[in-house]
Amino acid sequence: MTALTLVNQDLNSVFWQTAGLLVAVLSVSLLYRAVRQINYTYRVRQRFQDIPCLPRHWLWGHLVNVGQKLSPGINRHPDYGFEEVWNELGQPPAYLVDLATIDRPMLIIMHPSIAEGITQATTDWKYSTPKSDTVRSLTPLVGKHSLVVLDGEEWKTIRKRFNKGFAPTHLNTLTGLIVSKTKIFLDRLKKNAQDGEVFMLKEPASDLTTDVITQVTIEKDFQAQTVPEGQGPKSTFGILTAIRTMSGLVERTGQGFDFWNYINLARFFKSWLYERLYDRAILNEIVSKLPNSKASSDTKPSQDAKAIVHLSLAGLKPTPQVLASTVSSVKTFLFAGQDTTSTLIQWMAYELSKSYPSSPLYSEHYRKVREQLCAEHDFVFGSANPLDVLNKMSSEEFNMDEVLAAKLPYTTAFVKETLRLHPPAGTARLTPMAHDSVANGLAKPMFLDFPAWTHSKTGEHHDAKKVRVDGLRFYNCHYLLQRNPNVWGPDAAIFDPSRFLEQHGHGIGRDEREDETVHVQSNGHTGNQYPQKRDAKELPHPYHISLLPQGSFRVFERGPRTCIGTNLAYMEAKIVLCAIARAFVWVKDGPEGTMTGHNLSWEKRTSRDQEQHWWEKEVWNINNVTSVPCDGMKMKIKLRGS
Ligand code: HEM
Repeated sequence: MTALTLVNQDLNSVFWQTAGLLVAVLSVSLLYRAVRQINYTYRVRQRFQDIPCLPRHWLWGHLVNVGQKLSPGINRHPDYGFEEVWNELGQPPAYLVDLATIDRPMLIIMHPSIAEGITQATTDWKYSTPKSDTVRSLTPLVGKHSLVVLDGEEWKTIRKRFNKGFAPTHLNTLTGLIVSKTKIFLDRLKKNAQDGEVFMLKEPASDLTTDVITQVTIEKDFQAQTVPEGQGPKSTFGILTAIRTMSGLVERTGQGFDFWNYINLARFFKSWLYERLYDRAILNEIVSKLPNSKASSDTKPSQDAKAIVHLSLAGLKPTPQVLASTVSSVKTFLFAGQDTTSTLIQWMAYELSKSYPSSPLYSEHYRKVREQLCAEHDFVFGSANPLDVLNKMSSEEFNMDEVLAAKLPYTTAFVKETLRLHPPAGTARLTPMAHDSVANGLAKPMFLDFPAWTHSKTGEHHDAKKVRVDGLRFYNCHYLLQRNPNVWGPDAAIFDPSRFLEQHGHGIGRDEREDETVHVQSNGHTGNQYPQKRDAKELPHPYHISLLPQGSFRVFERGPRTCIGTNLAYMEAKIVLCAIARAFVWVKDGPEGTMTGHNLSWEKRTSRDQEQHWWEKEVWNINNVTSVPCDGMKMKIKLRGS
């Protein structure tokens, strides 16, 4: 036997020994995981028995019976699937979706008092229940140091840096800028009106919100509204293309595990590439505007610096860590401030379209809503030329801050009512199971108060009770919560801004005002017995916001993690609504324009027969990280009076 053969034999036996060891380690590890998973599934099945839910399969839980309603194959937002389950269960205040074997169980929340329980600060959770781990899918889009994904003190430090930039006092200095950007938006709409063609409102609306958010955060004008597709920031490697591409690549949560997407290498590469391009472009913008690019503690924003990001850097050394968290924050604002506000603008136009006889949903009620809105605009801006509103707003003698804050109550109520029926987001939170060890110690059991409720089909009454919920993911489903007839009354599906008007016809102008109103729940209203209509005669709506349980309107969420961009979004929406309500006749492109195979098959699945629902679902929402109208809100418009 040669020395070479001996060496080969030795290598062979080392190879087989190592391979054997690896197989053994792998098998033990797989076995360990399987046992852990079985144990976990067993514990989940034993727990949460007192939460309403569809029948649970011993192995699959709700993976099949709920999973098929959430399938990405049905081209719709998972909220519609949750709605079907909710109706099947008789509209409880919350219900369980048990995904154990492959994922955590979820609590889908449709009642404000339970939603409050997870979003307000408690002794255990100083800044409210932590965010769900599902938000991690947003990391490439918003960065690791994003307000959206962080929790605890790390989150608080960053939030503090940016609060002042989004405070009304600072935002008021930006009104002129928002108005000037809205002028370009209006010009584009005028052109659409002249062309008379069907167009997707999403395009001009998203370009407007992009221009606004980039200007207010980094004082950079990318001219999204005027740069043609494929050029400058909209070219293949341009920053605006990067933002859109990154949004498109984010994994959609709530619709099951997409295996092909998971192993799609091209997606990984694209995401990796655009993330780098995007980060670098933003960093350059931030650094180029630093008053003193050499790190020094006396770094101050220049006198006229208006960019929120520069305010946030005041007094801070621009160290790599500070810059990294700033890039992340800018990415967060660009993501959070675009689609949400654009979607709001699209639904406002949709609600206006219902007030014209061309809409199958037309009724006297919707016409009166529009007339009241337009009467307010006539009063504030004059009735001579509705297309001149934005010029009026930018004229020196016009006190725009006062107008926005106090003179547009019906406009404010209209915006809120749009957000009630068409919320673009929600919130997902998580608490570990009590005995699971977590980074900051051992999690405690968590309980939530479930209000009493009555089964909507059988009439069976369920008493109020405390329910143990640690180990669950929570989803405050704004879409269902804000349409819940057990909270908002039997006409919850009807668009009616008077729900938000004060008794003398004044809108609840300040966004926090709901907190100051009387809340019936503390006076004994529970579950889906309708609230006692105290003072209802003096109020413009029997289910007025001031009579409802606290937190019934929560489109920007509540508690410490409330949306930082709330005031900015209201400002933009009110300016846009003043510009468009009287200027155009809005016609939603009809069924033939939006009807697709998906829609038909979905309609067959759900047995909806009401005319109203049928039409509403012509523009249902899809899951594009936030909820967005499926057809880009196809519209046809005419100049009013033309
Ligand atoms: C109609 C418009 C908008 C709606 C409906 C909306 C809604 C929300 C909701 C529901 C949350 C809570 C999310 C969660 O808990 O997971 C949130 C958080 C947030 N929003 Fe908005 N938003 C809007 C506009 C904006 C704008 C214009 C900005 C601009 C910067 C913005 C920035 C943020 C940020 C940074 C957070 C995270 C806050 C934190 O955790 O500290 N949003 N928003």
